[in-house]
Amino acid sequence: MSKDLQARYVLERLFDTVVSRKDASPSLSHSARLMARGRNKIAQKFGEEAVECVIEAVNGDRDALISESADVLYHLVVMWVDAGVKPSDVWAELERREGTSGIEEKASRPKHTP
Ligand SMILES: N=c1c2ncn([C@@H]3O[C@H](COP(=O)(O)OP(=O)(O)OP(=O)(O)O)[C@@H](O)[C@H]3O)c2ncn1[C@@H]1O[C@H](COP(=O)(O)O)[C@@H](O)[C@H]1O
Repeated sequence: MSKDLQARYVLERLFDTVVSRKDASPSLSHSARLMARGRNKIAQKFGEEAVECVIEAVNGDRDALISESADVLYHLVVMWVDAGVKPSDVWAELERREGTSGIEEKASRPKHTP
C-alpha cells in the first residue's frame, strides 16, 4: 500500500488501537486511563481540545491548529469507542449527506413555532 493510501486510513488504525486499549492498564495506556474515568471525563476532554483548536484557528497559527486538530480527532475517537460508534457509522452519515447543500438542508427543516 502506498504511503499516501496508508495515511488515509490513519483514523481507522487509531480507532482499532483505542478499541484494543479497552482492557489495558490505565497506568500503561492514556486511552485506557481516559475510558476508565468515564463518559463525562471523555466528553470534557474532547470539549477542552475543541476549544484549544478554536483558539489556534482564531490566532492563525497553522502548525498549532494542525497539532490541536490531531488532539481533537484522538479524543473524538476515544468518545466513539466509549459510545459504541464505529468510524464506518460516521462515514455512512457523511456519504448520506453528500451532494445535499447545507443551505438547502437548513431551508427544508420544519419551522419552529414560538
Ligand atoms: N493520538 C494520541 C494522542 N493525542 C494526545 N494524546 C494524549 O492525550 C493527553 C492529553 O493530556 P492532557 O494533559 O490534556 O490530559 P490528561 O492527561 O487527561 O490530564 P487532565 O486534564 O485530565 O488532568 C496527553 O497524555 C497526550 O499524550 C494521545 N494519546 C494517544 N494517542 C494515540 O493513541 C494510541 C494509543 O495510546 P495509549 O492508549 O496511550 O497506548 C497512541 O499510539 C497514539 O496513536
